Amino acid sequence: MQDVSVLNNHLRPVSSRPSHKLILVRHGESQWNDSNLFCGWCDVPLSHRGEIEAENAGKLILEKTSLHPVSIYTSFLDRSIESAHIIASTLFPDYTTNPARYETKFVSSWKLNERHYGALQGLDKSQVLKEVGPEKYMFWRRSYDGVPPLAESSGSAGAIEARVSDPEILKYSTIATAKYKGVDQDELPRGESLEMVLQTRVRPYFEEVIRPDLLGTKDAECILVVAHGSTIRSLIKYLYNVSNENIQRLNIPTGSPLLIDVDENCVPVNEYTYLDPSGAKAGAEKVKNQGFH
Ligand SMILES: O=C(O)[C@H](O)COP(=O)(O)O
Repeated sequence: MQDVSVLNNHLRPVSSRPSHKLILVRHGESQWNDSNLFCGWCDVPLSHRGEIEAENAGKLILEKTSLHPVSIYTSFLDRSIESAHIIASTLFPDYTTNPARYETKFVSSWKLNERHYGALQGLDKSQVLKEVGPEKYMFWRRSYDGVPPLAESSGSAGAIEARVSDPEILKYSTIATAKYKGVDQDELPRGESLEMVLQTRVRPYFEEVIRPDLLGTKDAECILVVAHGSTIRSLIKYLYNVSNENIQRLNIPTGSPLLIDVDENCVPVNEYTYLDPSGAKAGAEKVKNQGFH
């Protein structure tokens, strides 16, 4: 399977001890994934294909695992929240008629947001590749410590107006600001490397919030995290101790659930598995090649 080769060999033999199940799903394709723009914290909705991907993700979880999510974690970004609601409506037959019944399952945090792509947000990936060349482009996109050029101000999209004039693009850069009102503004980034995402927010959030929830799950239950490419790469790096070198080769497909089994110490008991391995492989390849054609 495509991504397994990037994992270090830190896995423990499968044992008969109880395990806890974590399902990670990157949101369905967003409108800017479709139009090839750097998105980051810009609050872009799903494309039509993204809605279908989210629905399929729900069906896969239902049909291939029958696991019942006790909590559904999302970021603050609409594409993650929208995907989670579509997945929930597939998993729970009465979800659309009685959403209040499921309200307490949803937990959202900006700490699960996509990597802040700094001054690249709103720019065309092919154009950036053409301007800076493949080495720098991939350093910004995939290296562990590559920080993109910073945006001029902190907050959601960060002064995108200085670089982009298309109103269709601008509308997603400004609407997000209100969501971060309750967050200490000094904590909000102007651009992040994967390392910053993992060490300053995803790891602490996982350890403090998700891990205790996950270790409290029983048989037939799971924790579902519907988030972003960088959030999921961070979590995989952390849980599987993937090297800085190998994490560069990991691409996360949109709308493709992956299952991780952990023991009572939150150590994975085997390799993670995509519920649709061939679809995930094709999706990861598509993500990898973004900007190149
Ligand atoms: O923020 C974005 O543009 C994408 O969701 C992730 O982009 P990447 O695959 O180029 O890191």
